[in-house]
Amino acid sequence: MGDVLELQQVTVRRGGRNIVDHVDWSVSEGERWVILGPNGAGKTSLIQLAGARLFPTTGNVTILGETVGKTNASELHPLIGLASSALDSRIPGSERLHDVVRTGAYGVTVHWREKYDEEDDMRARGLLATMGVGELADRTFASISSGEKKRVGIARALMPDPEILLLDEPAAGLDLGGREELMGSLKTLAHGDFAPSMVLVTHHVEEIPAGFTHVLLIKDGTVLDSGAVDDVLTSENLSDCFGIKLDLEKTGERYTARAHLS
Ligand SMILES: Nc1ncnc2c1ncn2[C@@H]1O[C@H](COP(=O)(O)OP(=O)(O)OP(=O)(O)O)[C@@H](O)[C@H]1O
Repeated sequence: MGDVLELQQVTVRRGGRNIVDHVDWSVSEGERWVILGPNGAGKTSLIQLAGARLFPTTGNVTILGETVGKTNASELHPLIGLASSALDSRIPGSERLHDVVRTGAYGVTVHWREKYDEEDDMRARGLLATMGVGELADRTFASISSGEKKRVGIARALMPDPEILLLDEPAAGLDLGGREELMGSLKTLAHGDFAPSMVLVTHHVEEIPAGFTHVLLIKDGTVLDSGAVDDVLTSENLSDCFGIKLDLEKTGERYTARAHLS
């Protein structure tokens, strides 16, 4: 059994259909998972389930030993760091980056009357530096680029020192240089001594950072395959998942995929 996250026969039903369909999935401590699949496959729904932000219609979700629905989800939230564009869009543009990260300790998006000590300040600045945006700490959220926003969002998600870090399409919208720099930061994070268990959602094999250990392939709400990266990430599986014949190549710890030329 996964000691971090366990989904047992989990179904989410919306609009008369199963958008997550009888999913079994287990994440153990120290594993770093990629959820890969086409548009509408159910990736965001899975990450929302993993973050106790969405409840299953049927089946069981267990996070850090607590069964969702039988425990107070708001007590689980500080243990789960979540970075997503949806969360970024709730941060006021006038908020300074230092506060954007500090407020992550309380799971709020606007600095109000929370109390922070010197250790919190140092941690926020340290996390911004780890994500390569330390020199921007006093800038406002509205004044930074979309790539920088992604980095700040991850620093914010790390602020409460979570047991699990969930990243919903962290490289979406980044240019090639921005994506590769982010891949480098995530590789460093993944190899860190105190790295949390991680789950990253993407549509693209090029956005799988080095150091990620497992892949869950999803299509139409159903798991096609899941397990160690090298076992699951094959041209055949990828072609099946995206509905087009693809050739997968591995260079070092990174992947690329192209349409198969016949
Ligand atoms: N509240 C809802 N009511 C009806 N359908 C929904 C609802 N929420 C999500 N869906 C549908 O469920 C499916 C899975 O959505 P989800 O956002 O999890 O997919 P995704 O794999 O993250 O997609 P994308 O890659 O495009 O972001 C989609 O077809 C979506 O339209």
